[in-house]
Amino acid sequence: MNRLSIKQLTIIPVIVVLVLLVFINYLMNKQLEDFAKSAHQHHLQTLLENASLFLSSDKYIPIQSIANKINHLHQITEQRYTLVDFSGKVLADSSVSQQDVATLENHSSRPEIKQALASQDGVGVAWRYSNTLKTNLLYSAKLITIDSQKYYLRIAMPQEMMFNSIKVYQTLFFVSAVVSVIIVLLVSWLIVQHINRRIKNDHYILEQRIKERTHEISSLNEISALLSSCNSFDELYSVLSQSCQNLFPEASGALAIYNSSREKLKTEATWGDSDNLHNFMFEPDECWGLKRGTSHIKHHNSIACSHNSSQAQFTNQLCIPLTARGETLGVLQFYSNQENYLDYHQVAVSTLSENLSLALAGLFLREELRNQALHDPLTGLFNRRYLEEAMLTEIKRSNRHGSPVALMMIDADHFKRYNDVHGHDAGDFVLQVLARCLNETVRSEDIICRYGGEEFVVLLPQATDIEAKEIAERMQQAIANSTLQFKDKLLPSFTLSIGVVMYPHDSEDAKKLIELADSAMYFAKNNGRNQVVCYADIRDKIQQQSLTEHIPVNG
Ligand SMILES: Nc1nc2c(ncn2[C@@H]2O[C@H](COP(=O)(O)OP(=O)(O)OP(=O)(O)O)[C@@H](O)[C@H]2O)c(=O)[nH]1
Repeated sequence: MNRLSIKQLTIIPVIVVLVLLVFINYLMNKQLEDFAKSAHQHHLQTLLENASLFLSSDKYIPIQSIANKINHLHQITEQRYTLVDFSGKVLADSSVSQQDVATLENHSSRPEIKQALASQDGVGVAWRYSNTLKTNLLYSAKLITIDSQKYYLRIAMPQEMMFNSIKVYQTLFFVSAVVSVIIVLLVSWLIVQHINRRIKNDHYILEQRIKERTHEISSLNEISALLSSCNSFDELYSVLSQSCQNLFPEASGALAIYNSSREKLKTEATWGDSDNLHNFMFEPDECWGLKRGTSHIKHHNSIACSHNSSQAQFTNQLCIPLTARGETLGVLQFYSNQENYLDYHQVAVSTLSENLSLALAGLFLREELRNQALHDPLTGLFNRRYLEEAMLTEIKRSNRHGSPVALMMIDADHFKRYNDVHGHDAGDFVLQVLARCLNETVRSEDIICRYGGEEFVVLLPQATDIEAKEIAERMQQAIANSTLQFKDKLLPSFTLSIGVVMYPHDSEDAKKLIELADSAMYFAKNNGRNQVVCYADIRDKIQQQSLTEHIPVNG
């Protein structure tokens, strides 16, 4: 069955119609014959009735007159009339001359005459061959009375007449049947053409969809691989923008990410006609997708997210929350004016959002691990490892711009004692306070690192030695002024010893700079602590005393 084509299938109704036509033709012919027979019999009987009335209207009728009347009837009705007396002798016949009537044999044995005599209504009918006319005739005889004498009046009609009328009906039926078959064939052909066109069209649409889906799937796989290979957020935003533009050319869009406080989201990437959203910030409550924790699509009259008010030119808007490992990272937004475009691409968009969430989560994790690897957990400042990287970067920048870099080595004085007296927790607390004081004293581009224990290093790009010394003294002042309230105890203040070196003036080597700053700081310790020492100011003294190594500290 599956192997039959649509064309072959359409032949089946044609065959059925033809078989039905043959069957109906057979039934029709049968019915027509029966109908024609009874119609002609009825017709003859009517003629017979009229003729009998016509003949019996006179009281006395000479035979010649009867013969004339019969001939008259024959001329009017074109049928053969015969008048037979009760004994069966033929008195007149419209198809035989009056002279030859006497030669006709006795008709009492004719079936129609016998029937007319035997039947209650005095009428007899017979279909038979006429020896006189040499043809098949339909006979109908009636017992009539003329002037108190009984006669048989007989009428005969050639069977051919009846068949001729049947043929007319048959021809009519045949022509109408042929026309019907042609109409059926024509309609079937038109229907087949229409179905074929529809199937071809559907097939084309299906093929296009398969092509689109295949392209979408391979593009999504590629995008997923690209996203997961991104090493930075900027790289990821750029890959996302370009990919979305290629994959969904009829849509614009944006990606918003939670800020560190998680109070707001910032639009980090845009594509299409949504450039105006770049850096746009909004609260999570402004997004139905984020509030409901599932995709929110806005069509013509449905509810729109208020953060999308600047995108009102788009009739369709879609917000998909980006969730990975149970945490919502942001929201992916698509805008389009093409009806059903976003619904049609919803599967691809949701696959993209899943891959994007994983890639983002990976970058966040990487950033967190990097932060952990480069930060000191107690103070939140950069650690010694980061300092090494930062020094190389700043030295390169300084070489490019021809500007100096100041480096400070800061050490809390008598911190062992502080710990011993107030406890290690109190020591931790004041180290955190010191970190905060350092942060508040320097510029945002300066780099503060916890070098180890109670030692801190601060890098001051583009600062002169004078500026560096001033900043160091401000640090001392800041810690001296700070209130050290730890739990229910007010801790005593402490002092700082600070050594300052200048790049490239004191040394062009990063490691050497640290050593020299350390020397200057130890010089400060040896000279009473709580002071700032610039290496350039004590270099000669240190060289004289051969104190380029650590100076032993008293106390
Ligand atoms: N509470 C606390 N103490 C620390 C931490 N790191 C280092 N220390 C302490 O800091 C003290 C440093 O002592 P020293 O190197 O002898 O120097 P100091 O007592 O500050 O003496 P001077 O440097 O000569 O003024 C040690 O007792 C360390 O245990 C820390 O993270 N928390």
